[in-house]
This record gives sequence, structure tokens and C-alpha cells, in this order.
Amino acid sequence: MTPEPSTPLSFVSDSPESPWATYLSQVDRVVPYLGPYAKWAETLKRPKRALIVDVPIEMDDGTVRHFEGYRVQHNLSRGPGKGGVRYHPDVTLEEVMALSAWMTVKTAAVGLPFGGAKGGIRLDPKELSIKELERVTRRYTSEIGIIIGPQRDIPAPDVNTNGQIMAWMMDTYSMNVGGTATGVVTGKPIHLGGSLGRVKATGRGVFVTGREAARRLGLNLQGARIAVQGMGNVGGTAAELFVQAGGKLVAMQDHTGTVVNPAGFDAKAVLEHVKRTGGVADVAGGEKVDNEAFWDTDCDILIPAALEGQITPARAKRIKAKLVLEGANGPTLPEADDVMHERGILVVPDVICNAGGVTVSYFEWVQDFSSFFWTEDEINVRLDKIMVDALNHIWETADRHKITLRTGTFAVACERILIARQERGLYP
Ligand SMILES: NC(=O)C1=CN([C@@H]2O[C@H](COP(=O)(O)OP(=O)(O)OC[C@H]3O[C@@H](n4cnc5c(N)ncnc54)[C@H](O)[C@@H]3O)[C@@H](O)[C@H]2O)C=CC1
Ligand SMILES: O=C(O)CCC(=O)C(=O)O
Repeated sequence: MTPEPSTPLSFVSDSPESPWATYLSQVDRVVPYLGPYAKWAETLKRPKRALIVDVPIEMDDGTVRHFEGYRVQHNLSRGPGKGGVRYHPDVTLEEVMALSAWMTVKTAAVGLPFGGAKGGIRLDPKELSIKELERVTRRYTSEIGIIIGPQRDIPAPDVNTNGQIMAWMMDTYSMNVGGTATGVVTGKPIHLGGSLGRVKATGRGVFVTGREAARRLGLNLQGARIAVQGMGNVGGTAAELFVQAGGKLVAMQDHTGTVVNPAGFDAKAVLEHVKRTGGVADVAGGEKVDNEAFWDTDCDILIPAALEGQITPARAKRIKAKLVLEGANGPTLPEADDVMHERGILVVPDVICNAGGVTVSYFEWVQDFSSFFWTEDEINVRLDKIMVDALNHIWETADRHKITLRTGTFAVACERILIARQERGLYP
């Protein structure tokens, strides 16, 4: 007799384009490759724990505002939760659920002893003063303090959060527990237990996986034309490293607009411009074009490094790149994945491509526990090796099953997660 299916989650929308729907479709695609562990697959379709918190703060003008915050622990089978905190006006519980689930897959894909988690607050940090930002961060940290901790769940930076915000989170958590707990967050400033190399680690990982994929495709990085969406922490670093390797940065898009230059931008000057002005618009040497024209850029490598759902089926039909490196989490809708696969465009999926950040976060966490800090060279060499080994293993798996690198990454990761799940057993 077929058992009744598990009860559906009541708190998800039925939008087929939501990040959570994208994630569920990616899980469905891997189930046929999970062998005996497929019976545990429903575990992957449910967050283990989702916390919604009210974050009230006093604004500089004396008024009180409430913000909605979240921390979702998607899966803890392989270790404590791990994943960033996003500050964005459009953050939702469902988005954070998807981001936390991709963390579960990502940490397993590179073999880190973590589960997956993610957090966020619905706010636009550009509208807050620095003092308001500090108050909202501290209040949020206190509210989620009941589920985070160095052995339980370790936040880190994501969109619109950085080392300063991690420092406030670490300090607030430490005050609440009565002792300095550097291991509660990663991505901290260096003199507060941060790790050398963490700021650039995600972009470096995008470069490393891109370098390996380009080698396999026979695509020479010397002169390769690169287009990047999102010139923040991830996209900015990846662009800089590809240009250092001989690539040409021919197009960039961020929340301020889209600029192109077929002769190639000076990446260092662009990053200084972004730091000074907040975006790529009006950068020297660029021609401003319509945002939608970004997807028609003549390029060899496309790096989406902003938000989810950017590569739609319609855009996938227009992309000219041979290689897409997903710096962002969830930038590609499932049908767009199919379009790119049919068109012979190789996609290195987020769950391996952008895993460099969490890998160096792991190094930071280990260094904090041992209070023994490594050199930047040691970190970068170890990062490179972990990323290359993980990618090679995924590639072998994908080739063996004749599946995409995304489903190959899910196959490697989900098997590890579900073996751990099965070995831990069901009953408390
Ligand atoms: N920071 C990290 O270590 C990691 C970040 N990621 C992912 O990488 C992506 C970027 O994150 P970060 O670089 O850390 O964030 P960031 O806040 O440093 O930069 C975000 C970039 O996206 C751009 N952007 C925002 N809205 C946009 C829009 N509507 N159209 C075009 N561009 C837009 C911004 O202008 C900015 O350039 C996110 O998907 C994040 O989840 C993934 C792994 C680790
Ligand atoms: O460094 C971390 O722990 C997590 C970074 C992150 O949020 C991500 O990989 O999406």
C-alpha cells in the first residue's frame, strides 16, 4: 500500500518562479540518481527550523520602526548550520528558505562539516544611518540568539552585509552569553578573529572553478571576454581575478545600470569607482546601455553575481557566452537551465561555483577554535585545492550519469546529506 504523502508546507507560495520552487525542481531532478537514499529525499524539501523575528528599533529621529527578520536552518544532518545574512527590502521567508537549502547542498558538495542555514532582514540598508544599522543588527542578533552559536549555526555576510555587521553580531552574541565567542559568525574583521582571504574568497572560488571549466572547454582565459552582473563582493573580485588572468571585462550590470566596453574596462579602476559612487553607472570608458541589452553581450564568460531568478528562459536563448559561472545563489530558473544545456552552454552551478566563501568561512571557524591563524597564501592554496578536487569529483559524477553539472553537484551533495540523515536515525 502506498503511504499517504507527507503534509504539504503551508507557508510557501505556489509561484513557479520563486527561489524555493527553483530549489524544489532541482531536488526533483536529482532523485533518480540517489539510489537507496531517495527514500529520504522529502527531508531535503523541508526546512528543519524556520524562525521569524520582529526587530523593533528606535530611529535617529526618535520614532520606532519594526523590521521583519528570519533565520532558517534547512538541514543540520552534517553539522551546525552555516550561511549568510542578507539585508534587502525584498527578502522573504521563502527566499531565505531557498538560500538556506542551497547552503545545505553547497557545504556538502565541498565536504565541509556543516549543514545549511541563512538569514535576512527586510530592509534597505541605504535608508538607514550607521547607528540605525548597528541597532537593527544587534536587535536581530539577540532575537536569533536562541538558535545560533559556534556549535549550532554560524552566520556570515551575504548581500548588503559585511565585516562590520559580523563584528556587531559577534559582539552582541558575546555580551548575551557572557564571554567572547568569535566562532559564532565568520567574515569578521581580521583583528576580531577574521580570516585572511575571506573577503575575496567567494570571487576567488568563482575564478578557480571558471579557470578549470575553461581549461576543459579549451577556452583560453587570455583575451576571454567577461560580462558580470553584480559588481559587489563576489562579482567585483571575480572580475578582478579574470582580468588579472588576461581576460577582458566587456560588460557590467548592477542596481545602478549597465555599461559596456568591447575593448575592456580597467577592473581596478571600476572597483574604486564602485566604492566611491556605489555603482557602475558613469564609470570611465563605458557606454551606458539599456539593462535588458546586458543579456545580448558578445562575451565568452557570463558571471551572474547579483540576485536570484535573473536567467529566465527568454534570456537564456539570447546569451552568447560559452560558459556561465554562477557567483550568485539561484540566478537561473530551471527551464533556463534546460535552454542553456540544449544550446551547449556550460553552467557551473552556484552550489559549487560560489562555495569558496563558505570554504574560507570554515577555515575562519577552525582558526577561531584553535586561536592559531594561517597566512593568506596557506588559505588561498587550500581553497584552490578543495575547489578543484570537489569540482573534479562532481564532473566525474555528471559524466557517469550523463547529467548537468548542477544535477551532478546535487547528486554528490544529496547523497552525503542523506547518508548522514540515515545514519543519525529518526527517533529522539
Ligand atoms: N558574499 C559572499 O561571500 C557570498 C555571496 N553569494 C551570493 O553572491 C551574490 C552577490 O552577493 P555579494 O557580492 O556578497 O553582495 P554585494 O551586496 O556585495 O553585491 C551585490 C551586487 O548586486 C547588485 N545588484 C543588486 N540588485 C541588482 C539588480 N536588480 N540588478 C543587477 N544588479 C543588482 C548590486 O548593485 C551589487 O553590485 C548573492 O546572490 C549572494 O547570495 C554567494 C556565496 C557567498
Ligand atoms: O560564508 C558563509 O558561511 C556563507 C556564505 C553564503 O551565504 C553563501 O555561500 O551563500
